[in-house]
Amino acid sequence: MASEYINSILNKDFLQQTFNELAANRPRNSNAPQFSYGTSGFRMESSKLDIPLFATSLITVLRSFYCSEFIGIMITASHNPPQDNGFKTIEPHGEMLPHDWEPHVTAIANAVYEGEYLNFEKLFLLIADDLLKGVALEKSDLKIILGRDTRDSSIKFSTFLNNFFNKLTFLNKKRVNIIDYSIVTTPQLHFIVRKHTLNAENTKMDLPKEYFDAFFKPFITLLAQVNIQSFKKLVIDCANGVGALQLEQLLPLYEENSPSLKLELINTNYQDCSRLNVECGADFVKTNQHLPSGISHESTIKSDVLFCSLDGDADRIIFYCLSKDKEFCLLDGDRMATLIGEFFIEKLPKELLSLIKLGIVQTAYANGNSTSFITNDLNLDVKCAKTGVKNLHHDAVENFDVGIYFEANGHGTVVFNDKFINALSSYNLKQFELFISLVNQAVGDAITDLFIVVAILLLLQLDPKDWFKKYDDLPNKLIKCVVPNRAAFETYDFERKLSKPVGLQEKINYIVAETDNSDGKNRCFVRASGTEDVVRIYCEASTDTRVQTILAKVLDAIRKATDI
Ligand SMILES: CC(=O)N[C@H]1[C@@H](OP(=O)(O)O)O[C@H](CO)[C@@H](O)[C@@H]1O
Ligand SMILES: [Mg+2]
Repeated sequence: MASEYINSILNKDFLQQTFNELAANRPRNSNAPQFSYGTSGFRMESSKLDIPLFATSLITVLRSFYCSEFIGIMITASHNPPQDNGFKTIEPHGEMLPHDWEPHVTAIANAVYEGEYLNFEKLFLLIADDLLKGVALEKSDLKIILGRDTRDSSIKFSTFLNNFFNKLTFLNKKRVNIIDYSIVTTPQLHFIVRKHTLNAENTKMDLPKEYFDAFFKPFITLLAQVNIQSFKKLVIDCANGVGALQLEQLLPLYEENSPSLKLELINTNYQDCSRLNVECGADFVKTNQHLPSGISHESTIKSDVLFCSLDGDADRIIFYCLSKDKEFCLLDGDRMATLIGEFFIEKLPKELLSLIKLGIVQTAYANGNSTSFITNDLNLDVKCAKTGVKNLHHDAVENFDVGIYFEANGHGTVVFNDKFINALSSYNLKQFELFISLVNQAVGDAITDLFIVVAILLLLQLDPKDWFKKYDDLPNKLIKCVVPNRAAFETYDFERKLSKPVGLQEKINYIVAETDNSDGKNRCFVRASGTEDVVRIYCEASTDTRVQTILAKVLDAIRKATDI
């Protein structure tokens, strides 16, 4: 039995002492936190995260034994406000925790919250038996890689993890290997965990160098092959987060190669965590649909500047430019997906395209006009996945040989299978091969997505303003509403419809239909956020007025349905 082995190596005194401290300090008021390890791991206000961290550590131990490889833990709350934080684990090849392990992390966290040590221990050992059945545990070592974002609370969580893994078992020092990469972007941690696994490397690597060689070098080579006309400067809003620290380290190496494209960093104050994601960053720009703070007047008056914003952990990116009339033009995840799709269609031989399945995965938040553009103009297959890159990634791999996936908010990448790579190799398309080496297939990565988009614009000689003109977004708005219990909101049809609260979906249908809908473009849906204690309401229609009308009525219907 797996539990017997786990039981025999556990330092029970330490485990129980840690448990007791957590249970004694657990938040106990009427607003007891609901712990749930979702598609983005645990995420909430940092003062409530001690128990989720403990649960994450324990599942990481089981996962490390199960895989007999390095498992990563990233401490970050991405685009959330500075006072939040969160954790997610990373698989040996860079993926996220498998879906069927998620309920176990949730169960562990909730058992700690209950406060009975013996019940918790019993549950943990039962879970170990269930998950580690048939695994040769005696041979496995505990191998863990840590990374964190720039939040103040990330430091104490990281200290806890280092201490916890060192003391949790009676395994000797040789068999417990913890490598702490300190402050890194989320995609960098995915990248380096995968690299450790592929290279069977047990000692700390030079992450900036590895990352530079993997992605910056091909980008620099590609830049040298193209004639840069449509834009001369890229302004990168770093959201005052980890992207700033990493890019500040990497840009001098980039500049050594005298590239013809100038990269300018703004919102780089990652030392002051209170400024993280505030008035800047990908989420701010996408939600408010206007420029972040920190952009110089000079950049706004020139016509050859392209802008982009990273989020707090640099796994997503949003582009934007200004039209001739200085109007803000948002180039979001939907536009990146369509741009990449168009690039593949344009650059690959028809014969090759006929052999492979090329398609795009979006979520319900994708603008309806982007979906029509993919189907009607690009003639590509499009699939809808549930929110969370993990779901999109899965659907892209399952359905396509080349799967392009992006959430509207700029989170995504491209995945290729061997069938495509083999087919491509018989065509001698050197520049295209160089292009695809820019892709971080493990996970959406703001820095590599930046390279991909810039490379495509340059290779297609496409002005960002013309990229914007490919289709018009339907006017849309995404708002949030605090409800007493967001778990009461259950969805189906890829989150586009509510099954609970009972009767609310019928009301939404009625509101959508009664508001002028002559062109059939009205669309509105409600779902519980997996990362914030709110429900989200998305609406799009042909006019702003219709959007506002529908939203106001749906908000009212939610309030009535939940008795707020
Ligand atoms: C509408 C929206 O933007 N939702 C975001 C947000 O998820 P929610 O479950 O909606 O809170 O955070 C996720 C993690 O960063 C991201 O994947 C997702 O796209
Ligand atoms: Mg993020």
